[in-house]
Amino acid sequence: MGISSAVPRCSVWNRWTGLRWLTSFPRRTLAQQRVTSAPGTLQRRKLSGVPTSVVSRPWRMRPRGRRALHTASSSFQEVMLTSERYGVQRLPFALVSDSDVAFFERVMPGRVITNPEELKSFNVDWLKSVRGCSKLVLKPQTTAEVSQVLRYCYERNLAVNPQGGNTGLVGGSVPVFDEIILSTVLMNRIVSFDKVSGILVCQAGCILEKLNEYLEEQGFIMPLDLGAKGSCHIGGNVATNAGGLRLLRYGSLRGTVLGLEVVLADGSALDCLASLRKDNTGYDLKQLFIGSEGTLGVITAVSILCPQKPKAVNLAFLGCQSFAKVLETFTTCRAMLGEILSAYEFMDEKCMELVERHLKLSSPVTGSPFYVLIETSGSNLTHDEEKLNNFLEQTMTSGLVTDGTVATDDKKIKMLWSLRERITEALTHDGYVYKYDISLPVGKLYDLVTDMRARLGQSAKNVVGYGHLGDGNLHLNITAESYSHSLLDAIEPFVYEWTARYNGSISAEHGLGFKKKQFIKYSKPDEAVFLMQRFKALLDPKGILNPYKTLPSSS
Ligand SMILES: O=C(O)CC[C@@H](O)C(=O)O
Ligand SMILES: [Zn+2]
Repeated sequence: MGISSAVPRCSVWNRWTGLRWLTSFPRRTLAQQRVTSAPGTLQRRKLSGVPTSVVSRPWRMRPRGRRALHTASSSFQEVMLTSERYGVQRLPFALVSDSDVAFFERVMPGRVITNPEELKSFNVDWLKSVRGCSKLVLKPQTTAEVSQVLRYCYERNLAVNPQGGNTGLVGGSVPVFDEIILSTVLMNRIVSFDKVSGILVCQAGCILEKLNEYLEEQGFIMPLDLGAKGSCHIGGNVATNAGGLRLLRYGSLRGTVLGLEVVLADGSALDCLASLRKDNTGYDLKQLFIGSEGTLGVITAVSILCPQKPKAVNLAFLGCQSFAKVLETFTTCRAMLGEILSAYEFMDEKCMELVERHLKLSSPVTGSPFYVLIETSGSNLTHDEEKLNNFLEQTMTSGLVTDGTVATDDKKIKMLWSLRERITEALTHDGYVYKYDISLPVGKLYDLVTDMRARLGQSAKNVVGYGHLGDGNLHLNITAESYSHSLLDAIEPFVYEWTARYNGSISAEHGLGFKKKQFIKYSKPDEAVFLMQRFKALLDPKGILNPYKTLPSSS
């Protein structure tokens, strides 16, 4: 069926508040539910016909309650210790003694965890790919308590692993050995919100989604959004400089974070919690801690600039026949949607297969090699719809887009977003996942996936590509039945050399953590790494903060 014959002119579009089918595409999953018509004609259907399986909850971490621990405890144990899998040598930190535990009990009575069952989930990452063996979790509530803990640890030479929601994907949030886990889970107080400036000040352990809900009640939103929003902490987001789904619109945390409060390795608190849009007094120290993955200090509070909640949001989920068309659609999209564009995401058909197979989600748009998700956020529904309609008409008549659907109400928007947001979760059901988070010139983005697929052949189960195309950020994920050194050797350093050849970044938004730190040289010159090591030595001379992470070990 040629799309040109199926393209509805803009004038024939009905303004529905829900989903609007753009083309005729009676396919597998929705075939029976659709109003059928001759191929090539516009079809419309009511929202109630949207497959309910798409409505499942978005990607969430399992709450860290006793029940969750009980049911999942065996799988925590199955994860091989990081030190064994990767052959890491423990650095000469002190061992936690009974008198250390007694000290922490005095500082925060009842918030010191030593029970081995309870410790399990804190020691394993969300992906169940790395595992430490910490014997102690501390749950401070205040900055003063964090200071007391670090001052003590610094004097005793005890290593510390700061931990937020433990949703990181590079092994940065769990210990490698027996580092003390300093959890921000109880530091979840909103300090202030100024409705005039849109500036929010809160403690580091506030959950991103909770912050967003709080702000929405006041007509604002958080400037970042990511699949792990139900569990991740804002302090962890800042410490890893998380990017997420709307960076294209609201920019990176390097711009929206206005101030930070940080406790340094020796326990001293650095109050840079300014709530000012402009402040050119000296070096911008907070930038040093943003993206430093807890290796330079522990972020205890954040001041962040929040945008107004958009009055009109539209989401288009479209099918494209090639990656070249995905790119051209993006160029057209930027030109035609301009200031209302808030996300441009892409995923390949393999991703779609996996969310359908493992999560039982059904997409209303199927049968294309690539899918794009375009979100607009603006203040005038009529204006935004007109722009979007013009854009859709243009991309469909020119054959850039062959299938698609548009949602305008909240529930349907969430349904469509879940197809993209839950890819990470679907991948974990497919086997062991090798994850790569790459920035590249956007024209080269998918070539890496194609090359990797050809290189690995049958030795990988699936090689998929998706990500934040608008930011030039590819998530290349490779699955296999189980972890294997030989598959890893086939992937690395090939993937990093490939990226370096095109002056890309080997970590676009997830950080280096434990898994990528040895590869920093593919994205940064020796002089830069050396300067980073000097900063580390200056701020944390004993190296107690999140050791074995971010910077390469010398051996
Ligand atoms: O799992 C991944 O590789 C990416 C996770 C996250 O950054 C996303 O964009 O969904
Ligand atoms: Zn991402």
